[in-house]
Amino acid sequence: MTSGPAPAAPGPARADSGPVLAASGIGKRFGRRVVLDGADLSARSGEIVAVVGENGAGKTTLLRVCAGLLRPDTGRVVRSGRVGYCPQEPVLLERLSARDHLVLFGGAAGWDRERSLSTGTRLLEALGFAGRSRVPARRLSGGGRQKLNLVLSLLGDPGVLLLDEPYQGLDHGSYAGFWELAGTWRDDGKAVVVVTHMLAELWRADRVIEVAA
Ligand SMILES: Nc1ncnc2c1ncn2[C@@H]1O[C@H](COP(=O)(O)OP(=O)(O)OP(=O)(O)O)[C@@H](O)[C@H]1O
Repeated sequence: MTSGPAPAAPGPARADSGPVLAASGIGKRFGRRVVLDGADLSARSGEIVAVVGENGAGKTTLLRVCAGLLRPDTGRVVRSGRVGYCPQEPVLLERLSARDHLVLFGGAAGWDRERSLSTGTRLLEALGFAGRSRVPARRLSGGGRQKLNLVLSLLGDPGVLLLDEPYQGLDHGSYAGFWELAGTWRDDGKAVVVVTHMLAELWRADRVIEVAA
């Protein structure tokens, strides 16, 4: 794994503060396959960090380790504050509506029903998710499911966002909207980590970290 500066640095990264996420020397193997070997990833409040690398390089694995969902074989992860995690594949309860999900996930993050619904609905609308908030998740389009998946990671107002290709299935307008929103989250002081294959968008990141295969 290597890390280096992004082509441009558009954000107000709070360089004076320490990282709110610091994963260092992460090693992970599945059976005989070594997926990560001494990987590092850090993020500060007020910056967007893009994580890039070939298919199978271990980006999702590294994000899951950072989220605390997977125990690394070596290395350590230090996080401060709440972490929001948007998995690559939406994990939804198929019989529940988007509103039900907002209440359920918002409640798990410590928010009451009203705040979960108002904030979650505002975020869904900002992503162009309209008029489908009361239908079961199984009847949502792929893009609709992905928008809900992304919004669920934001409930509870996490200081660290770990987003694993969060725009899959989004139409062009929603995709552009996602990056605009990511900029506002960064400006609000969140540390936004985005796994992405969209190299044309790397100018939006403050730093780029490459996971080597
Ligand atoms: N639970 C698991 N058990 C066994 N192998 C796994 C497991 N999770 C991931 N792997 C393997 O680890 C390797 C890295 O997977 P990972 O999903 O982290 O890569 P990635 O860089 O995110 O890939 P992509 O760009 O395709 O999303 C792959 O070979 C994958 O098959």
